[in-house]
Amino acid sequence: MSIEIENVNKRFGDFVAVDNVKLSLPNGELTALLGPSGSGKTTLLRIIAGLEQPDSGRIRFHGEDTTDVHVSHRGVGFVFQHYALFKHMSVFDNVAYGLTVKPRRFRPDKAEIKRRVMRLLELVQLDWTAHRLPSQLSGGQRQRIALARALAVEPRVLLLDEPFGALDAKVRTELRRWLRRLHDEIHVTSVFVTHDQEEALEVSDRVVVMNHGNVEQEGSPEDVYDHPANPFVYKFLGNVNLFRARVRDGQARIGDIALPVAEHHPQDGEGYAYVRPHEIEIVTDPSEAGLSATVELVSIVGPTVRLELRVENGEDLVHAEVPKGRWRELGLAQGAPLRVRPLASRVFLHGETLPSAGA
Ligand SMILES: Nc1ncnc2c1ncn2[C@@H]1O[C@H](COP(=O)(O)OP(=O)(O)OP(=O)(O)O)[C@@H](O)[C@H]1O
Repeated sequence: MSIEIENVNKRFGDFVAVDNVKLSLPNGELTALLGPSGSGKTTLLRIIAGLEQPDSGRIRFHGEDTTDVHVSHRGVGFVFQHYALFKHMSVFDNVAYGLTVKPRRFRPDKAEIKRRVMRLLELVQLDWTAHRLPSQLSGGQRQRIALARALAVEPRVLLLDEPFGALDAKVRTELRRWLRRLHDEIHVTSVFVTHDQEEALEVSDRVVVMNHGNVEQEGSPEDVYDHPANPFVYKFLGNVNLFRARVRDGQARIGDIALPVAEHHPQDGEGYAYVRPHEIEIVTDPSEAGLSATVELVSIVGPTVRLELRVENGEDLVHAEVPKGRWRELGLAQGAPLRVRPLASRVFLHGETLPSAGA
């Protein structure tokens, strides 16, 4: 079931929560709506669900206009951050609930309900909890039951709103891998809201980055990470260093260093080069091209060494990340002089919002 979102607008009083959003979400894909708090992700999800009416615009499921179709007839399944399972019902009864409340003529018989529920519990790998109460499960297990419950009615579209938001970091990481595998098995068109860029990049087929009710960029996780369309997306998708840069004759420079950028800059001007911490090269030979700097702080995080470097005449600290092996090779200590060289970068000229040619 594909989902088409056509020029959807939603205001709350004077506040524009969703601003003329157009999106086409392909059949069977898992799409992440990613953005900071208040960017309109949940409102858009609720509009897709039919829990909220847009002020204007249309929602289509596989070409069929569902804008005015009531939530109960849209065939959507939900999982929310705090999905209250029925406390006094067993896990089995919770998952069976959506089937048992169907009108008699659509309701499967008892044996069929049992078969379906047990199959779903196996799918979420919790068949052994069927007779437990939700209070006897961990938070992560409860969310998997919530997902089984949402899938029980065979929704055309599955909508998840920060489904792992309330769980601790380790369980969260496990569950998102698990969700990815589950989705690979069932292929139901799914949309999930998150403000966690790592979660969106790891789990989804497609990422939609939102800000102030607008779509800033959409594309595959690799695409949005490697080719951010604008400074907002760049900053939102991970740590980034900004260097003052100058573009002349298609070439960008930071001070005297020519930047090894793949793209050709069509316009001359001043702006900023955006360089991720792992794209900073550190060299010790003072005769090599680079910006002079000193090591201000070293923190070792597992196999990676994170550095804060003070660049001569620089306004801000430069953050760099190098593998531990490389750091040992360099043999530098806190306060040591070195040279810093951006390995890759993307230059946005002042006032530029659209990607330059070649990006
Ligand atoms: N029913 C409502 N009445 C008034 N304002 C609302 C209502 N629902 C949402 N808003 C406002 O619309 C904006 C977008 O909210 P929304 O929940 O869609 O954002 P979000 O990106 O999902 O944020 P979060 O990650 O914090 O949930 C927020 O500023 C919010 O305060």
